[in-house]
Amino acid sequence: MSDDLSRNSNVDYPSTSGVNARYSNSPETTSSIILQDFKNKKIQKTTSSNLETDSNLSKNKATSSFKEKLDAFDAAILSADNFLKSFNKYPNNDKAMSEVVDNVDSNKNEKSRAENNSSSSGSNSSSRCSIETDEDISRDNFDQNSNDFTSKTNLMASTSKMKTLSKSLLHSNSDRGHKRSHQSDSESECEDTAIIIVPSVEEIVDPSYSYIVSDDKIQNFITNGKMIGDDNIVDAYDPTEIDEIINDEIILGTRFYLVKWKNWSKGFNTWERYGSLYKSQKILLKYIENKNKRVDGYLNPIDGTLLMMSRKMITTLFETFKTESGISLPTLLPEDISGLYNSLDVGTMNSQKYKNRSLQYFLPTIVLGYLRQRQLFNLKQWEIEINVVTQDNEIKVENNMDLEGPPDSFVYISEYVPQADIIISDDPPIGCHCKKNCKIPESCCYEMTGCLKAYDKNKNIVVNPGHPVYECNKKCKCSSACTNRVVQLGSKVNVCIYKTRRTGWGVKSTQNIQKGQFVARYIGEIITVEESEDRLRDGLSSIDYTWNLDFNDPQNYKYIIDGTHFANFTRFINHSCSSNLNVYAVWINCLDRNLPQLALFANRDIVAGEQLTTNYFSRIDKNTLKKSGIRCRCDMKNCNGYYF
Ligand SMILES: C[S@@+](CC[C@H](N)C(=O)[O-])C[C@H]1O[C@@H](n2cnc3c(N)ncnc32)[C@H](O)[C@@H]1O
Repeated sequence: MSDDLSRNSNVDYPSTSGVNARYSNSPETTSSIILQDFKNKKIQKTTSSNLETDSNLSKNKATSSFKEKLDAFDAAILSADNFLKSFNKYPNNDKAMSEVVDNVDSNKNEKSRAENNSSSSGSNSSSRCSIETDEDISRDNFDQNSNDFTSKTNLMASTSKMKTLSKSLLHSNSDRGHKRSHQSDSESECEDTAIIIVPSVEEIVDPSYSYIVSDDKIQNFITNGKMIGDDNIVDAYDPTEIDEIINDEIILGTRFYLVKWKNWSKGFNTWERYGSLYKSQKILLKYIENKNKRVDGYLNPIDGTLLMMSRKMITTLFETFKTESGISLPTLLPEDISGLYNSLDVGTMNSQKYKNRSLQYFLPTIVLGYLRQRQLFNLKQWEIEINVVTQDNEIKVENNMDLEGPPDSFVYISEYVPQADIIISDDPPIGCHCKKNCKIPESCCYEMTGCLKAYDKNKNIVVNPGHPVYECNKKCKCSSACTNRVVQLGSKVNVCIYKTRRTGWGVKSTQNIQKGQFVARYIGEIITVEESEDRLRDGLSSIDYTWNLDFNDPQNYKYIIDGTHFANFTRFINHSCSSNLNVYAVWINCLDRNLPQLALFANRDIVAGEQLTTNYFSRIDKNTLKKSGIRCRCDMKNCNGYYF
């Protein structure tokens, strides 16, 4: 027998990379849950705030026309507090923090000066964005697309890099004695641009979003602020950074392109304006040429929701809010923003700038927060679903890398799904007669098949990869405690399907695993080689998820495990040139030589948190791999350099 257990890598078809995953929750389901989520959201009152003292707070409450929205106001203060706390998590932010406090003081001083002078505090007309002179959306364009505008909740904001923005925002008030021109303010404000389209109010039926649309100050900011179109603002991206352009949309007269970036996962696709892509003419041309040929639009994995933020902005937001344990966005509601905005309603120049900049900051953050919330919800849903199917071990789902939802473009299964005409027997012709847990080797299954005993007394595998494993089966007289029953008892290893930094979804262990311990079976559809070739040719399966059942005969094997449409978590196990799992062929109740189980065992001790990996190409020549030109990203010292 050979040790040929291999990925289906000898078929000469192009590989489709990654998962074409879109999560399938209907808008209704999602919206009602989000609605519930928002309703359930408990906003606790905070006793201290870095932005406002209690006395100032109550003064504002008393003078504000927002009296009836005290809750929203409190929430705004809490949110600001949360934001400052999360901002503080970042190294080197001490200075910024002290500036925040400075700013608060200066803001308070200005407020009281304004109040003392009985100046035009609370003037609503002053809510117009200070950068409105840079407006570049013509009214015509706006009107032309007004349907777009009303049918969707369009939030548009312009912002600088968050840290820079926060600092410059704070500087504007704390730079007392330094002259700052309006021009330079505008420049820093308009460095990045975002258009954020969340699903329509009708779809979401969410009071908080209706609030955004109905709040005249936010509306005013949205419609009159510096929004889109100034192509000089963002430097054009280097074309070598771009993988491909996959979609386009016109919003308020400006065309946006959805870009898949090289070395960034699909969950990080961003919408970019033509101005940022003008150096990438060839790529744009290719996109336009292929556009009409596409059968099915390659949608943004973020559930078709258009998140129109430049890469600059989205990376900045992620950087700003990334913590060790994930993306920790401040808990903000649109009411919070409005409350905050109104609480700062003092007509002085500086506070006006502060107000506008806080909007520029909070609007993208809130929508990102919304998307994140929805993403987390969907990941959780999927986690629950797959744990219902898998009863043996606990599987977690985690994405702290980007905004992609669950990779549920396949059905989660716990058993092989054979093609219609393939029969996987469940009636072994023979079993052992061992009385007590197979202690008499001669008559036991493995001896009868001429093989070594595969497992030790702890049920850890002890034979080398390539050695066939025959477990005791249903005809055997021994109990389930028999040390020759392992794979059939199911996986006992708890794992997490998670988004890796560079290789898409992966699997990590959430517990320590002993060397030799059984981890899981690779399962999927069992199809014939011919069917597999047809599917690959017609683009109906992805070679990424197929394994050959070629243990018995590497040249003339009959069956393929296709994990494209039906699979378990092992579908997400990535390749490593120095892998920690080995693959074995194991026979249990079906003794057809062409139909073993593929079982993954730890080839060394693995500690909780480590990524689980297999070597897809253990028997493929290094030079053959090089020809593929696809870089391996396993990051191992002994990496072959190429993948496939
Ligand atoms: C079986 S899938 C593994 C799950 C996959 N990461 C996903 O997101 O669905 C194999 C695919 O993962 C990616 N991959 C896995 N290991 C890799 C590696 N070492 N280097 C580069 N890409 C890898 C490749 O895109 C490959 O086609």
